[in-house]
Amino acid sequence: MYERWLQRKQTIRLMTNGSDDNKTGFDVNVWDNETWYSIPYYDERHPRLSPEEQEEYNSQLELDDAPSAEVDNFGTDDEKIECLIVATKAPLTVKALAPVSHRLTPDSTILFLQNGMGVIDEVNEKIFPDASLRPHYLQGIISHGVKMKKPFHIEYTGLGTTIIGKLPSSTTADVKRTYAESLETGWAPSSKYLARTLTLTPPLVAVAKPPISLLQSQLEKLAMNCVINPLTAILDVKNGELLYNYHMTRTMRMLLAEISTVICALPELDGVPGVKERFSTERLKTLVVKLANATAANTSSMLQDVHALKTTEIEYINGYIVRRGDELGIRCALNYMMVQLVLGRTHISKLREAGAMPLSPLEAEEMEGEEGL
Ligand SMILES: CC(C)(CO)C(=O)C(=O)O
Repeated sequence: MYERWLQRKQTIRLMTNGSDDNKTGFDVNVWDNETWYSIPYYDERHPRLSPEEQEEYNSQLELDDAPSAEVDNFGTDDEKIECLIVATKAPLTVKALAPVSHRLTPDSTILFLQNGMGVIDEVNEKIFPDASLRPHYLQGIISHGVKMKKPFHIEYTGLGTTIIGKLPSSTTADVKRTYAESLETGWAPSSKYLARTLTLTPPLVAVAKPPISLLQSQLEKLAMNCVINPLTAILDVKNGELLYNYHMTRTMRMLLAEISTVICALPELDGVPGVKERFSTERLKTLVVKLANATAANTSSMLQDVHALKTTEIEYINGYIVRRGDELGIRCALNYMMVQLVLGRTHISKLREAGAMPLSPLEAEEMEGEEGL
């Protein structure tokens, strides 16, 4: 990853309407050999270029040959982290957080910017089992359209919004009470600082919402992802191809009926006005059709993952509905089937990539473990 960062001249390129905006000047922390190294953009021991010279250098160089990626001649860094934004795919969250967990304190804030739900329970169980040592959690829901062209080269494809809110630090035991409590307790200074910085950054179009509003926005997004993502991944189609098709409409409605039943029965939404209407099958279907229309030309993130032979977020999308349904005694056979079909689809893609030969269980296990962050 650090090698790629050097290859890309320590520059993040954001393409909007066909023209690139190059951002430089980032100091980075690199995890190597179980150690964090702090690498400043301008290394005083080996002065490189002035900001102007660096710009010039960036614009002229071909992005292929990189300087050495040796990091162990830089200083190590175990400083505490005040604010951390996690933007990895949901299944990689625990792997991403494990090496920084010792640098996070109960005063730190982690903002999770990811698709799907249920990550926090896993982070609590595997990274912060002691509730008194947990950092504060924020969650963000982003509807801006972006596409990665190359590593560190992103295309901005559609204007959206960012919703940020506080998450209860525990969601398993008595969820209703934890949501009520998180509304009463104020924002920690690090959470306030992070939320303020993001909401004061105009291109993000970011707003902060109270926990119960954030939860409802998360569930709306989840319901839409539960339909568009697995169907596009299984059928290998663009989002818009799910529309104007009677058979797809029937499938969507049946899936959404199950999702609506689970969401309306969630204890954390008990007593919240308007839940039955907001999460009715009919309204969710309207939202799905609207989103599929607005993103008609997109390849969903799940289909992109299937094509790239990466682990999909299915366990945090339809898998979340199945788990919450189980807790409530609601059997979600259709969502369970979606989970299995997507897992099966990924497996088939991996087999094809491996040369269409059936793998032995040992080889298959090795392939599963190959995916990095
Ligand atoms: C909105 C949608 C379905 C856009 O493709 C998305 O969120 C995703 O692909 O994960």
